[in-house]
Amino acid sequence: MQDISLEQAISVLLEHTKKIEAVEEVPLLEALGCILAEDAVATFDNPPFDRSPLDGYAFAASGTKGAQKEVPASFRIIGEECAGDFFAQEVPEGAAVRLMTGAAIPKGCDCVVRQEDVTVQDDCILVPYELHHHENYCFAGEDVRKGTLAVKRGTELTAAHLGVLASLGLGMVKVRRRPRIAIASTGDELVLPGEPLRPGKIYNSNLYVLAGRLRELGFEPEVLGILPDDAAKAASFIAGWREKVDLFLTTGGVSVGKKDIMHEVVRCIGTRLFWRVCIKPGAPVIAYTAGDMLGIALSGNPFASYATFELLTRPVLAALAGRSDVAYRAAEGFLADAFPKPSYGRRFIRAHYADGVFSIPAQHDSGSLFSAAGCNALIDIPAGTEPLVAGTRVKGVLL
Ligand SMILES: Nc1nc2c(c(=O)[nH]1)N[C@H]1C(S)=C(S)[C@@H](COP(=O)(O)OP(=O)(O)OC[C@H]3O[C@@H](n4cnc5c(N)ncnc54)[C@H](O)[C@@H]3O)O[C@H]1N2
Ligand code: MOO
Repeated sequence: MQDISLEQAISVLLEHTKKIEAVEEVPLLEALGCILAEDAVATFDNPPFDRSPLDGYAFAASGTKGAQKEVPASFRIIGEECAGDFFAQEVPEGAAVRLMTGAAIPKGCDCVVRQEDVTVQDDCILVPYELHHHENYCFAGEDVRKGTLAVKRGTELTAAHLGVLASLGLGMVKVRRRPRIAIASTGDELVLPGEPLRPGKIYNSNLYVLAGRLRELGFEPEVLGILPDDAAKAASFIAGWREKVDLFLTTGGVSVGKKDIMHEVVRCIGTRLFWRVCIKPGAPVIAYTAGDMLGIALSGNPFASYATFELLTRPVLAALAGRSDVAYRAAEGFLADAFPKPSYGRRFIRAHYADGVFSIPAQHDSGSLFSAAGCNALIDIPAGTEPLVAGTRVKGVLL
């Protein structure tokens, strides 16, 4: 089988990716980043009542006619209302109620004066200027009127949308079912951080990069830990997830070594879509289907798995979730540093991109992850490119 191009690989993956149309109801707090599945219409005015924007006193503005510093208007204080209280009595002319910010404006009042502007004398306030009808007055429905389409079906919910939906009183919302994604690492050499490291073993970093990236992109993966380098065991484990997840990501075991079990796993549980993509790093990636589940077996080298997650898996996630923000954006700019190696095949190197300039860290081997921290881009170097000098114009993708 000949290596396929990155674009061909993405298009094969997308052919086997079905946008999730199913709907689920989730608590509003869990709906961030989800696609709203039905219009959210305000069923009441918000705020639900006329309210005070100030800590002060409410009364009928007509009572301040002709008021000035030397001849203030006087109102008798007949009560007090904090936000959350409800002053049910009608306020007669010449009377005032002390109100805190957010408290409902009682019947009979049509304005509010700031607390600092009045003098309290016994049980009265002295108001030193005229107020007009609806001065310092917030109306019911000022934020959202009853019947307004507050958030449209299909909207990708941001924090502000969650706030709007909360103000409409929606504790649960219908959203497009979120993609179910499982991640696992293969490799008998792997140990989870926190465990002691014995000779020949290394800590599993890939699982943390993938889990972290998925969460950064707004997904909540099932993090399944480490699978042994035993094809039968790994196959039966992964097969057990066929009905439960849309996408199964693994790292490791995809090259040609004795313990590169993912070839056998795919033979046992599904159908291979491709093996090997013409890119460096991460060329030996395998894509497969197992029932309705799509599998992507990324290579184990830490930066290879990171880069191919970005290049191959993000387009799948964007298509599954119907979320355009998950797809990466292209960028162009100048190299701040030289890249000393020739690129016989198409190569992606990590970089930090800002203001049209890509800076490349010194270390960029696929087995090394250290310098990826702080990078936010991959530079796309075409096959057959000589070493690059600083100042070269290059293309890339933003992570
Ligand atoms: N004879 C050949 N050997 C290799 C070839 C080849 O074409 N012919 N390709 C090389 C390339 S390129 C890559 S990339 C790797 C891919 O190997 P695998 O995907 O099978 O990955 P492993 O062998 O399992 O691991 C590679 C490397 O990464 C370390 N690793 C694995 N998993 C993790 C993890 N979760 N966290 C941290 N580090 C991990 C592993 O210990 C190895 O050092 O194959 C080359 N070989
Ligand atoms: O594909 Mo591999 O270049 O060693 O990461």
